[in-house]
Amino acid sequence: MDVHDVFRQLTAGVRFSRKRQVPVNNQQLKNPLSNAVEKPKKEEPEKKRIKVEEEDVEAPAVDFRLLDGDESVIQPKLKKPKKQKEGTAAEQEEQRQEEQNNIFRKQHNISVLGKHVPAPIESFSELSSEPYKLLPRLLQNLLNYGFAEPTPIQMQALPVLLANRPLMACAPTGSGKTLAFLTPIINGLRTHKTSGLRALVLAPTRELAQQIYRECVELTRETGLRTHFISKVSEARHHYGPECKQKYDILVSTPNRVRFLLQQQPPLLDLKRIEWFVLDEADRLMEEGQNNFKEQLDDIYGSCTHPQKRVAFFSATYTVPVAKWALRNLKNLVRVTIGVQNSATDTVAQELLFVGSESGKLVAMRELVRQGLHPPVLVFVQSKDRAKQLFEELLYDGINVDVIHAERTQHQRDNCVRAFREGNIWVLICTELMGRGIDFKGVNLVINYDFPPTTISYIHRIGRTGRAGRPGRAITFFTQDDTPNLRSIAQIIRNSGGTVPEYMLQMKKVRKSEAKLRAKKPLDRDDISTKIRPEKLNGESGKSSKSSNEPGKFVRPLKTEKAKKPKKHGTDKATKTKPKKLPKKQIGKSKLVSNGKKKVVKAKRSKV
Ligand SMILES: Nc1ncnc2c1ncn2[C@@H]1O[C@H](COP(=O)(O)OP(=O)(O)OP(=O)(O)O)[C@@H](O)[C@H]1O
Repeated sequence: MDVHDVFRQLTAGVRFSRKRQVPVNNQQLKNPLSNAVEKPKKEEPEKKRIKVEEEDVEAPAVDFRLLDGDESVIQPKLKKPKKQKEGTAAEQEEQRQEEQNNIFRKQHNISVLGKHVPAPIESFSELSSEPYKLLPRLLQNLLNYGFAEPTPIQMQALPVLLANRPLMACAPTGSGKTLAFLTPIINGLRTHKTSGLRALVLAPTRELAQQIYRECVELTRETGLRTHFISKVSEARHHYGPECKQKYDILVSTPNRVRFLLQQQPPLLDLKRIEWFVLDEADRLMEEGQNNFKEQLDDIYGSCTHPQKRVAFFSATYTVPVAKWALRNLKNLVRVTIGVQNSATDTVAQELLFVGSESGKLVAMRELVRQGLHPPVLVFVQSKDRAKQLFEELLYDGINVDVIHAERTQHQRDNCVRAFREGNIWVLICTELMGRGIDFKGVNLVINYDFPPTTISYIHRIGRTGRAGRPGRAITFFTQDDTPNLRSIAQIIRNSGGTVPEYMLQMKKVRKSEAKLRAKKPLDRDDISTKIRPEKLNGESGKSSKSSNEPGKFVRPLKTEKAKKPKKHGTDKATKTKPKKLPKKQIGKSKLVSNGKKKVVKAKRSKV
């Protein structure tokens, strides 16, 4: 009986399958990125390891698998494989830990890019021990908020920044990004120093900068650190000039104020000691052209000459230039994204409402009021002139309304924001100014009275509701003129789990050049005002949006304009009746339903 006979007897009744044959040639061994070799999938480190082993063996590996019963694999005797790089126990433990981190990240929709990204945290209390060792007072301030657990962006961004790594973070609106960058700054600075500013946080609007400042004051409570917000540039000399005794550690501001102070002779700001440079709404701040933020930023960044400064960019949306800049300029960068980049938060129920014409918007607005609004409500329009006009109309209807736009004084803007926060204003009309970052607690509804110029603008505007996991609602009016941008916004709604009619998704894509133009130059819309201006009476078109609240400029018409009935594309029913316009004497008596209760509201006169 020779060897073959013995083998035949031993394996009688057994079938063999040639399951996998890995072709290995010298070329592939030299070039692991060769197309011929299948790329290992990211989430499957186990498979990746097997692949490496396969490539290490010199002869073709053939798995013989018993087809019936036993699943074990019989390895044929092959040439002795080269010594495997098993790795030390520490390395294996590290790999196991990283696999666990990835599972945790997946559970919380956290994606990371970068080398050796620090592990995410599961709870705030973890921050008290190594390797973070958060200042006890800071941890206490953090815990005082009473949040049950960190949000996903906090879970990942906190360890990254506490490890002093540069960060580019993208997380949905209202997901707690502010605490994610303030906590590491405060921990990094630790104690107050009289040497001057060591951290700079920039935001695109004064309102947002002020909000971040308030949060920072809260978080630095009893740590000794001093935070400043530039309220008036005229006062800056006292705060920063050479005669200033009280030095600050953290400055929160807008780029234009900081640059203004840098440009004074002698400069009123010294940024040489800045160790933390943070941009909130980074994509907006790095936009070229509009408001020239990018140019201002270049100057400011150039003045922050500390060799070890940490840089962090935060936003709910990202554009390619920001990512390119970060990759080019920041060594050892970590990129963190929560959910899908540039998507709307899924806690907001979104609707698109066709209102026919511009005048149909006012009808739709009044119908919403008639059905019962649940304040607080934010209403976005595309320009300050339109904001003023809508304000007049709603004021005339007796709604508890105010308006905020760039033409109002700082004092008026501050009062307006405060009144809205305190619940004294129920409906706030605003421009893009309030679109980003502002955290009004419990806004129930956002109305895009004017269609947003871009999807980015849409994401930020509707993100003023549905914050910190709370439910919210957003209604976007559109007319025939808005249809070119409809498709992309319908897609955003679909991506965040909302329903939109199929035809919207099938609409023609707008060319990039046209989309850019639309983003830069808002549509020329018919006036909101139902007052007749002298030129209207003379038969001229009311399309020019240049209007004014100056007394005597408008004349109220005897009859209101006839508007087309709005048609609803969403979950709610279409509006049916055209609401009656209230006579002027009823101002102060009309009713607005708040949380199911009818209330008599007083009309509020604007100072504009
Ligand atoms: N861990 C947490 N748990 C619950 N709520 C939180 C947590 N962290 C922060 N918040 C709250 O969430 C709200 C939104 O936070 P924040 O303003 O920082 O959001 P954001 O991500 O910066 O939003 P935007 O992109 O609109 O600027 C705030 O009211 C904040 O107090």
